[in-house]
Amino acid sequence: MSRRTSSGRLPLVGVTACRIMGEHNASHRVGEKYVTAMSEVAGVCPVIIPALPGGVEIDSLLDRLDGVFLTGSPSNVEPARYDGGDSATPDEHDPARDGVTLDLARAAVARGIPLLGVCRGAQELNVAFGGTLHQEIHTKTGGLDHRMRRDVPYDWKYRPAHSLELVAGGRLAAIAGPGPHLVNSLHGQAIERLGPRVVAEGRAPDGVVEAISIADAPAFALAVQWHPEWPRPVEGINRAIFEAFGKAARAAAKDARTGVDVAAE
Ligand SMILES: N[C@@H](CCC(=O)NCCCC(=O)O)C(=O)O
Repeated sequence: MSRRTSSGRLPLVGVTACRIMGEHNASHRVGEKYVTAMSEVAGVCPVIIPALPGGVEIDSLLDRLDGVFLTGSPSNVEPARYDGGDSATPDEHDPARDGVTLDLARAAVARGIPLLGVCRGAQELNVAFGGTLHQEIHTKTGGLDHRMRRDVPYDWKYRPAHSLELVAGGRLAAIAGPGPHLVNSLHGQAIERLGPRVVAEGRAPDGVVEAISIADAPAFALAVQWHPEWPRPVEGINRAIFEAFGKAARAAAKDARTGVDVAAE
């Protein structure tokens, strides 16, 4: 099957970046594994969206994009964004990124532009739609420790950490198949209350929400708490998620000059 639209180009997908402050000026950074998952597994053309402190003009972006990918990041969404009180991690925020991604997520869903979120991206999607986060899920008694292991080599950090219970009849279950599925785990925060339009698609054995979608979204709008982009090669449920997103982006594709729909044939 061709990965190109009927006008011969690949769908254009915006990939969110973090704002990293250096000694003299800031950089806008996204891990190559996220961009590669877009180009090699989803089969789309990725373009990086900067986290400018003044924001980006969302409509100008979305007029051109066929999809949006909210990436993972070690930083945490500022609790002020979800009425979460004082921050437990005041040095680990990226307010410029929050300023871009939350508006971008709402606008993409409203315009029927396919959206995929990973880890921080899943937390952003929930907050963008009125949900809240646990600031430190590991302090909750009786649960798993979902944080990244620090005592092992890099690739081991992304090895499966727990099973995933998919919601029967849900959107992710339809994409992923019956399982069983195992996923990695590298997060300190987690979804606490789902936003009014946010639906759980899967949970960890301790009940932590591992995947969400937007109930009435006109297009693909899915986010997962684990990291499907690593390790590589991307296989199983992880591959299925990126491929489903790529397919949705092709279905939503617009002509670069006219804005007319040119979905894949
Ligand atoms: N800060 C949040 C989100 C965790 C997350 O997205 N981690 C990414 C790790 C680096 C990477 O692999 O890109 C949390 O801790 O809950």
